[in-house]
Amino acid sequence: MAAWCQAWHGRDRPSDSAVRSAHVSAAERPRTSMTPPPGAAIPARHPDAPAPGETLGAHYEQCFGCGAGQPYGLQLEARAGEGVTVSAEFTVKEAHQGAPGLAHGGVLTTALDETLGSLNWLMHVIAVTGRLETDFVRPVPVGTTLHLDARATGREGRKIYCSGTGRIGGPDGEVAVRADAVFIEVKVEHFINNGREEEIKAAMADPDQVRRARAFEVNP
Ligand SMILES: CCCCC/C=C\C/C=C\C/C=C\C/C=C\CCCC(=O)SCCNC(=O)CCNC(=O)[C@H](O)C(C)(C)COP(=O)(O)OP(=O)(O)OC[C@H]1O[C@@H](n2cnc3c(N)ncnc32)[C@H](O)[C@@H]1OP(=O)(O)O
Repeated sequence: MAAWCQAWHGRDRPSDSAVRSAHVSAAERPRTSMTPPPGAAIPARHPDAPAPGETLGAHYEQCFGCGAGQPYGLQLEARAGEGVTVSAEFTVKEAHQGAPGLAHGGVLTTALDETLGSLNWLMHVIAVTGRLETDFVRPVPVGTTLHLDARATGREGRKIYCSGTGRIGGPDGEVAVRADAVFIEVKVEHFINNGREEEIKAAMADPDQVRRARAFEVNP
């Protein structure tokens, strides 16, 4: 095993077949409802979460959604709101077109995914998107600023339920896109075991990245 991998928790990377078989069985499972089940916990803000109005910062510099290192990325800067809510703005660029002069739906979904994912930050939970369902309500022209809002709606086991909207014309403008999602809590090993070796090595050599990931490992 490579020293960089041992340095974390000394765990082996899974074989390709182990990763493949996990995905096959998950694919056979019925889809999870987007509505929190009765008895789901109300999501609670972590005591060390950024105060309302503070920006959250990128979780990874090369993230397509929030990283400054991606010139064609969305470079979203989410801000903490009250409770487990966040807001962000994203201005659609030429590089984000699907039809002439209009934002690509996948890019709009990415903006929602990123905004919803940043809610986990406020709970000090590391989680990945399990399911994301987007409604495209209005076309969004290039140059438009999308005003994004997201809130966590429930937690059950490792599942985090959340919903968000993207509005145009201002923070209280018309809804152009909306989404519901279920995120699944994971350990840092999810990234270490599955990510490409060169990027994982670089992330683990970055003290800020390691500090950020470690801070979330202890979740009272
Ligand atoms: C120093 C190095 C550090 C590097 C790390 C750097 C940064 C880390 C910090 C933060 C980064 C985190 C995220 C990024 C944030 C925002 C970006 C946007 C978010 C994304 O873009 S992220 C990418 C897309 N995302 C994926 O790449 C997921 C691929 N997927 C899997 O990796 C597995 O599939 C997994 C892990 C999801 C589950 O696998 P698993 O084996 O762990 O869990 P299992 O199957 O046992 O399910 C347990 C319970 O979740 C329910 N459940 C499972 N799957 C579900 C689904 N799809 N829909 C609804 N519910 C689901 C089950 O129904 C069960 O529920 P119940 O307990 O009630 O039965």
